[in-house]
Amino acid sequence: MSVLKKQIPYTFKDPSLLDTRSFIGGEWVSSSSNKTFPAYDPEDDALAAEITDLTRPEIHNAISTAHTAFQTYRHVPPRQRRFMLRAWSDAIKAHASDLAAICTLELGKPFTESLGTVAYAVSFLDWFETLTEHVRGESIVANRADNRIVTVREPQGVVAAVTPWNSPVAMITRKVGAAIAAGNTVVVKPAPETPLCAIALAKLFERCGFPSGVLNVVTCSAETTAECGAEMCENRLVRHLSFTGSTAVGMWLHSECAKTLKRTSMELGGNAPFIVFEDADVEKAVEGLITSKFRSSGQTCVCANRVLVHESVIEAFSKQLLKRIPETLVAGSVWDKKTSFGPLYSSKGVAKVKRHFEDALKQGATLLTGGLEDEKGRGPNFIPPTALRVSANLTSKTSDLAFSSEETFGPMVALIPFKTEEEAIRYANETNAGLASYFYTKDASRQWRVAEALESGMVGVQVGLVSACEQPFGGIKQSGIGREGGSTPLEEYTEIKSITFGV
Ligand SMILES: NC(=O)c1ccc[n+]([C@@H]2O[C@H](COP(=O)([O-])OP(=O)(O)OC[C@H]3O[C@@H](n4cnc5c(N)ncnc54)[C@H](O)[C@@H]3O)[C@@H](O)[C@H]2O)c1
Ligand SMILES: O=C[C@H](O)CS(=O)(=O)O
Repeated sequence: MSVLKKQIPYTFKDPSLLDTRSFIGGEWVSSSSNKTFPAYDPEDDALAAEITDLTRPEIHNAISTAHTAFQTYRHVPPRQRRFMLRAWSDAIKAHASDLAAICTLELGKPFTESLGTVAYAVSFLDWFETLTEHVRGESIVANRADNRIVTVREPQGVVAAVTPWNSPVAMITRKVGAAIAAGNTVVVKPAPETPLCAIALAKLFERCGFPSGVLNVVTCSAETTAECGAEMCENRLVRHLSFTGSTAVGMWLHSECAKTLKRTSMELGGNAPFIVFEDADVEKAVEGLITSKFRSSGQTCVCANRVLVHESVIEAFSKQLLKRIPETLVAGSVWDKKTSFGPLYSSKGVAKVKRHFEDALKQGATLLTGGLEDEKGRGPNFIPPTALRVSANLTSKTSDLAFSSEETFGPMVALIPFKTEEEAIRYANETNAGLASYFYTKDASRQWRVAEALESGMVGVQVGLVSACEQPFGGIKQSGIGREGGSTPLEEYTEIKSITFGV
């Protein structure tokens, strides 16, 4: 019998991917408390499934199990790990449609976009697979004739991975792929809003030859999350905590991890500036903005959040944006393959956009298109793509705007005019966040100058998308610590041991 509590217009090829239990030590387990928590479908807020709600002792047990598994998994040769990673990647590809359907169900992401997100998730496994056999130490010439020094890189042990709702498949493969490629074992705690994707990933993982306990998925409600998180931070067997989520929670976890001096990887919130200079190709810049701002209905950490347009091109830019929004962003049922724009994940997300929207209007912004009311009644969490124009002077009011100081995380964009490059850069850097930045200019020397001046871990020059498995992903300032993707993650998940030989 299906575990789903509602009917959806999709038939699963492999219904066994749907489960509501946690996965510990190769076993599917329910909480000893018998408690469950609800997961909802954001399209209509209907109950989708009841998920087992683990307690702190069960998280403790998952960590111990992962630690036991580490004692053998650490010795599995890299080529064998590679083959198992390849098998997991192949299994996900073979079940891409089912996984995408689960993502659509619990996140409200249009089905076609969900297929893209699954492909993006798989790309991390394929990428880490290529790195698996390239973990290297070095040989060092000792300063004494009777010594020889070499270094080796060793896996760290148990990695705890805490992931957000907004990217329920890729944030897991990005962390787990790197950690297990390097020989670690993992306990994943997905967001309570999107547990089904994590469970389905574990179902596929189970079929790929990995020893029991290498991957464990623990599900917790919002209420039990704090105690489960505390266990992950305080348990000395966890050697690395990898977190993606809000800056506030990341800071708390980071400070709690200091008590046992764990390594942490922190992928936190952004507040990306998107700058359009006077010499930009306006059409290209509008395309970039639509990608950057409206992907996932504005719910990614790298979404453009403060859009600065040179005053000489702002009219042309607004006109083009108003033309392209309805042409590109097709709203409709999330199950319709033509739909490219869906609802937000919950009423919490809607409330935040509403607050930013009302604040901008109160401070003199004018509405260009959209607004919070959806005349077509497309569900409780649907907000149409919305554009505003701010007339305020950059140096004063704009930094007081709510959307300017925190991520909107929704489909609202406000265009802010600016006069000079210096002014645009000053405003772009006027934030504690430093994840992504974007700008458009055809001037090659300005491209270098501005890319170097922007305070962020990632810069898009004439592009609106900076996310790829081969690219280091991460932030500076309060947007995080460490990089996921690119060539360094296996270094982040290993420790250097130096060995001195007396000869
Ligand atoms: N930089 C990145 O790579 C990246 C990627 C995705 C999302 N984000 C950021 O994540 C935020 C949105 O996600 P969110 O609202 O789910 O963030 P969140 O911080 O509330 O939750 C993220 C995860 O942390 C868990 N969590 C919350 N409190 C915890 C605690 N005390 N102990 C342990 N775990 C705890 C949640 O259950 C969830 O699994 C945005 O700020 C976004 O920018 C960043
Ligand atoms: O929300 C943050 C995600 O990491 C963004 S991305 O999908 O990896 O670009």
